Amino acid sequence: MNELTIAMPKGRIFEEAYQMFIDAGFDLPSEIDDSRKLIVEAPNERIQFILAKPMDVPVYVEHGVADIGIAGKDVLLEQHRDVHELLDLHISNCYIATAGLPNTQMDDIAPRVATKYPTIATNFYKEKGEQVEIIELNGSIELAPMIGLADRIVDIVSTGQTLKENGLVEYEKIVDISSRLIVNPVSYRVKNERIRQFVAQLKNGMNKR
Ligand SMILES: Nc1ncnc2c1ncn2[C@@H]1O[C@H](COP(=O)(O)OP(=O)(O)OP(=O)(O)O)[C@@H](O)[C@H]1O
Ligand SMILES: O=P(O)(O)OC[C@H]1O[C@H](OP(=O)(O)OP(=O)(O)O)[C@H](O)[C@@H]1O
Repeated sequence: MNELTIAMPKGRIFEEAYQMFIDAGFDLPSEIDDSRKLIVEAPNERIQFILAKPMDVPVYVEHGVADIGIAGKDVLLEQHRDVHELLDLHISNCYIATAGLPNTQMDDIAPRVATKYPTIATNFYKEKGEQVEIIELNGSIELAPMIGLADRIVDIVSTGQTLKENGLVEYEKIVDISSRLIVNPVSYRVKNERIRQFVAQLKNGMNKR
């Protein structure tokens, strides 16, 4: 019988998160890494992993079908889900910034900002007292200023390579991002001892890195 269900994001966080579990001594099946299965059991740990889209991890945790999840702080800031943030895992580090074509001003009358983070972008410009039109995209955000869809983008920057290769420059840094361990509030109460034990083992592995 599984004691914990953990929602793991597929994609770039997965590799680092998986390695973090291995370093902390969790006995995980190798198939979690290289199959198309979406639910993978780690019977020796009594843990079940569900493999989800990064943006969906907080949804599974909020609804309690996963007790624990790993999510980027970007996703947590964007969605405001009813989940507790337990631990900064210090993986998938990056930041959110505004960017655009070099030496360009924001259009005075109707500045347009393309992003897949409409809440973060809206809050940022609201705090600056600037009214903007948000254009929501799902990826390849850097295209928007290049083809005249927007004056600015609000997007993730890590190495800066994507901006550079597309002739864009960063204007303002908004917030640092890393992946966080999140937990369902009811699970945290009901399975408190098991979850604390799980977190302690994970922290122990992180400290040895
Ligand atoms: N270039 C990057 N470097 C480091 N971390 C990043 C980078 N881009 C995104 N991240 C972090 O990794 C998380 C997942 O990003 P990833 O690119 O795997 O998925 P996605 O773009 O949200 O979804 P998908 O590509 O599956 O539609 C983000 O929420 C963010 O926290
Ligand atoms: O500073 P860099 O190291 O170049 O990384 C930044 C890029 O990484 C992310 O894109 P992703 O690869 O997730 O593709 P996407 O356009 O589909 O979001 C982000 O949206 C930037 O485009």
